[in-house]
Amino acid sequence: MSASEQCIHGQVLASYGSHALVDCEDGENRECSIKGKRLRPVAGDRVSITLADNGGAVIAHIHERESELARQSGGGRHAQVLAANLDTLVVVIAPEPWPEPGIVDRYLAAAEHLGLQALIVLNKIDLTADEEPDWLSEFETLGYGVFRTSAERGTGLDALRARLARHTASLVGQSGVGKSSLLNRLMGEAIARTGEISDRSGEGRHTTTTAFLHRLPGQPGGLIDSPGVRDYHLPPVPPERVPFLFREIREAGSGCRFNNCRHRNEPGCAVMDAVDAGAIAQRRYRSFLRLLEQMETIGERNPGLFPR
Ligand SMILES: Nc1nc2c(ncn2[C@@H]2O[C@H](COP(=O)(O)OP(=O)(O)OP(=O)(O)O)[C@@H](O)[C@H]2O)c(=O)[nH]1
Ligand SMILES: [Zn+2]
Repeated sequence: MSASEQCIHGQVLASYGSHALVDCEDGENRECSIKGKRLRPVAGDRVSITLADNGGAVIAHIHERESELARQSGGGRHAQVLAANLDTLVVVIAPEPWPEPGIVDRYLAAAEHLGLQALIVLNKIDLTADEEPDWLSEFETLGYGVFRTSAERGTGLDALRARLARHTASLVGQSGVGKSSLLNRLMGEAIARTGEISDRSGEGRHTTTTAFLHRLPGQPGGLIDSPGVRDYHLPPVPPERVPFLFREIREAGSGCRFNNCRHRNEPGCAVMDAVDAGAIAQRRYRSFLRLLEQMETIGERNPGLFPR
């Protein structure tokens, strides 16, 4: 750093590969370039920036992440980080058609893996008079909060807004479930301002290729809007960790005879007993087995990926 350079801190609102929009501690949002080729900032990253006399701003350092939301890439071998330093995962679903609940299991498993709080939002409740599927109440029984909303009609938003206050939460879910609509409603007028800022950088807010951290006025934290996906798969997780990513399996598993029980065919397995007794839902158990097998396959195909 030369004498004329100054260092300040900030948080990345959005990253566009070669540059990023950063909310700086002096209250300004700056478009920054990125030093070197190795730094890959994502929305939510806390960064150090050097400011040059000519007004140029460069991200020089990414601070250690408290959490990172990632998805599988590279045929399962790699993790693509979507956002950093979030504390809450909001899994948005909608009826018509109801999703395959396995995607919700996988998002919730990711949240458990990361130590994030997790909740489910059922949006578009104005669309259906159908009874809710059983799996939704099963999630509630497990302790995951379910919020029922209509972004279109403005229903259920106060409760959700109160739940998310002062948190840094990422809204995730399939394309078209209403994540952006919810975000607009939750943010109220603030969103227009965020939009202007990102448009100035030449990247519209609706560039759905990158996650964007939206600040809630007068609050720490914010809401991270990430591009919709067709499906979600967890980045590589060591298979022996998978039983800990399903709450009820983690709990029941403490009663298994072997402490490295994978709850598949081991003798004295308390998880299989609980499934037989109806205390653990068959559907969730099958979902657990699928995730376990997926991670075992990734491990077999990539020797050394999960060090012993
Ligand atoms: N009926 C009804 N329609 C809604 C509701 N919320 C959103 N929509 C509509 O659903 C469509 C998709 O909404 P978006 O907010 O763009 O969905 P998204 O999840 O952000 O989609 P991606 O950006 O593709 O991930 C739009 O036509 C919205 O108007 C709702 O509560 N009820
Ligand atoms: Zn077991």
